[in-house]
Amino acid sequence: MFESLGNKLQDILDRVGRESKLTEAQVKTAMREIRMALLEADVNFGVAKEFVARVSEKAVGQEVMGSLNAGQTVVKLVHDELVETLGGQAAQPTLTNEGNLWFMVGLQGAGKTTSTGKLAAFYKGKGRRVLLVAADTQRPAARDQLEVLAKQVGVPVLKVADGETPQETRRRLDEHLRADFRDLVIVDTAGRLQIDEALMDQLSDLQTELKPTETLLVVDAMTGQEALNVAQTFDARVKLSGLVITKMDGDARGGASLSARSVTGKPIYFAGTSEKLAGLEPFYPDRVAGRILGMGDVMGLIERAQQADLKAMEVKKPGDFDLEDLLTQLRQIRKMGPLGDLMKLIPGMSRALPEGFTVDEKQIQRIDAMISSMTAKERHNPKIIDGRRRKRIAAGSGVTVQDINKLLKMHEQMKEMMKMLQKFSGPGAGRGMKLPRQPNLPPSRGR
Ligand SMILES: Nc1nc2c(ncn2[C@@H]2O[C@H](COP(=O)(O)OP(=O)(O)OP(=O)(O)O)[C@@H](O)[C@H]2O)c(=O)[nH]1
Repeated sequence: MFESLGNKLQDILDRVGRESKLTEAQVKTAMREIRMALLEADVNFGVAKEFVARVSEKAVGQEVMGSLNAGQTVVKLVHDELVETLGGQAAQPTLTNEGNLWFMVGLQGAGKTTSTGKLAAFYKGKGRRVLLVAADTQRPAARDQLEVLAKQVGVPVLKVADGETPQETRRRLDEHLRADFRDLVIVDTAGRLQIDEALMDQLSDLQTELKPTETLLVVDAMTGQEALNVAQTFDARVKLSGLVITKMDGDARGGASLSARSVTGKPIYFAGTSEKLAGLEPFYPDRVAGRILGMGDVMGLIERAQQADLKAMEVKKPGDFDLEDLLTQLRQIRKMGPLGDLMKLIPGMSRALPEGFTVDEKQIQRIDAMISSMTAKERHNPKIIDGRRRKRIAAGSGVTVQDINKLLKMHEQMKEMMKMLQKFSGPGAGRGMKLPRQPNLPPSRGR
C-alpha cells in the first residue's frame, strides 16, 4: 500500500533511526512529505496544514505497528486519518418512501446536469420512480440537455419556464405529481459561472418554496483549491446536506473532495467517473485517500516495467541520475512504449509535465535547450538553481520559468520512478517486494 510515498518515507525514516516508537523528529520529517503530497493533490493549504497538525499529534509516541516499519506506520496513520476525514464509510443520501426532493446545486460546468441524469439512472435502477425538474434557466441549453438525459434514462422531466416564479414551479410540480406519482424528484438548478449574489438569492427562494429534503453540491474534482470557496459559500447560502464530486476519472488526485468535505463537514455521497450515464459510483473514502496520497496505479506501473527492457535504467544509481542523464534516458525510455501513458501511471507525474506534454522530437529539443542553458554544476545538482537562474535559463532557452520548474520537478519524479523500476524489473523482479494486491488500491486508469 502507498508504495511511492511509503518508499520515500521509508528512506527518510530509515536514516533517522529504528526506534520502536515514532519520535518527534521522525514525525516532523515525515509530515513535510505528507504535506507536500496533500498540496500536490490540490488540497487547500489551510486544510492540509490542519490535517498534518492533527496527524502529528496522534503519531508522536505511537508504537511502530507490527511488521510495518516507521515510514509505513506513518503512512498508515495518515491514510486512516484521511479516510476518517473523508467520511469513513461510504454514505448514501436519505431516502424515504415518498416526498424525496433533491436539489442539485453547483457552478456551471461542474457536471450538475450530467450528475442529475446519472442519479436518475442510478435510482431508477433501484426501483425508484424518478421525476427530473429542469430548473436551470441560466444556461439556455441546460433544460434541453436534461430532457435528452431523461429520455435516455426513461424518466419524465418537468421543464421550468423562463421567468416562472418559485410559487408557480411549486404549483406545477404538485400538479404533475398528482397526475403521475413519483417518489424521488431531482431538481437541476441554475448553474453559475462563479458565485453570484443574484443567482444565489434566486436559488435560495426556490429552496424556500420547494423545501428539498437533500441539497447536494456538485463539485468538479479538477477545481482543486477553488472547491473550498465554492463549498463554503454554497453552504452558507443554501445549507448543503451532501456533496457529489465529479470528474474523478480525470487527472485530479481528489484533493478537492478533502477540502470540500473538511470545510462543510457534509458527507460525499457520489463520485462521477465518466461522462456516461453509468459513470457514477458511491464515494469510497479509502480509495480516494490512496489517490490523494499519490500512490497512483503502482501495480500497473510494475507490470509495464517488468515487460520492458530496462537495461538503460540500470546504468546509474537513481540518486545520481542528473539532468544530463535525463536527456539521454528520455530517448531510451521511449522504447518502453507510449511514454505519456506510462508517465500517467506515476503518482503526480501527469501534473508535473508541461501542459499538453507529449514526448516528441520537439519536446526533446525544448528539454535539450533548457538543459543546455544550465552550467555543468547545475545539471549535476539542479537543487542549486535558484529563482534568478531559472529566469535566465528560461530566457536563454526560449521557454517560461514554469517550464523550467516543471522540468526540475519531472526530473525529481523520474528519479523516484527509476527507483521503483529498478526494484521491480530485471531478473528476480518481484522478489522481496512487499506489494500485496490491495483490494482498495485506487481503480486503475487507462487500462
Ligand atoms: N469525465 C467526466 N466528465 C464529466 C463528469 N461529469 C460531468 N462531466 C462533463 O462535464 C461537462 C459539464 O457538465 P454539465 O453537466 O453540462 O455541467 P453543469 O454543471 O450542469 O453546467 P451548467 O448546466 O451549465 O450549470 C460535460 O461535458 C460533462 O460531460 C465526470 O464525472 N467525468
